[in-house]
Amino acid sequence: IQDGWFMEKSTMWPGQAMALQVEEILHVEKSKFQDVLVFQSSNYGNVLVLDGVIQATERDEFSYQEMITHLAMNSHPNPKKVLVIGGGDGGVLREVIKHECVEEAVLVDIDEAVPRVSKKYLPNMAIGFEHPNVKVHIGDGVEFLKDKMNQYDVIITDSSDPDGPAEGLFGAEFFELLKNALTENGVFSTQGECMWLHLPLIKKVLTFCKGLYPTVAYAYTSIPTYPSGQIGHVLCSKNGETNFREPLRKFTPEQENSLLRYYNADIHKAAFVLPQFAKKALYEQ
Ligand SMILES: NCCCN[C@H]1CC[C@H](N)CC1
Repeated sequence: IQDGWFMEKSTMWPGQAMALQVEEILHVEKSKFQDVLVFQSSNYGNVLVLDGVIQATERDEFSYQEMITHLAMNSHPNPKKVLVIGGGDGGVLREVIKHECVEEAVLVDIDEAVPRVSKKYLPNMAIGFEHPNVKVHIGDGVEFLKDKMNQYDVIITDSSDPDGPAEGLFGAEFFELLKNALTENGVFSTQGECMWLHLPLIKKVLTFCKGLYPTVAYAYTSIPTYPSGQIGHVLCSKNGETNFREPLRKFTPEQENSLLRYYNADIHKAAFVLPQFAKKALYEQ
């Protein structure tokens, strides 16, 4: 932090950096896995930073949390058992339990510091941990999946970036384990990185997933404080009939009005519509 500004510099997005003005530094810690920083920003609320990378701000986190969750949940006919890998800040869990059909939501995050810090400094995200149907397991998501067969209707991988503790969540073994852990019509969504920055990585993940799943698609959302203002999601279904572009289930207009701030049925459809450069790079051989 220099003269009151935090700058998100990283080799993952060379030559650019999101800067946020800092009001007060609230928490600094070196956990078992990563550097944890929370600061109060002047215009984006409290901000959670891991290894120098912005994970969530109170002002815009809802965009990503709603989209990564509801694009998958509303593409499954009746998701009862849901698994969240990563997501230690609780935001995705908060979204998952908005679906009344959910009987059990399990969260697996490798770092106990993230839920602990989120509960203290990002209470509106950590609220997801309080629900009676929620279970939290601290451990490696890849290890957790190794003995899970045909157990989850929806799995959401809410990870940080590939370099760091989440590295294993972008690898081939992980996507194979995911498939085994999903039920017959299982659906999953991942943190799919950004079309302005990571097209080769996204292409690699899509191509690999197409070898495992009959239905694979890429969607994205607008979020000011993620690199280049956008983040994507790779969605896969074990059911070849799934059409991600048409929500299988919808929130009622009242629910969209009261429960949601970003997601709705129209933006669900729009999220899969890609600009020409990304469409060519991701969908043409
Ligand atoms: N719930 C936390 C979201 C983590 N996802 C982020 C996606 C963009 C990355 N640069 C940082 C992590």
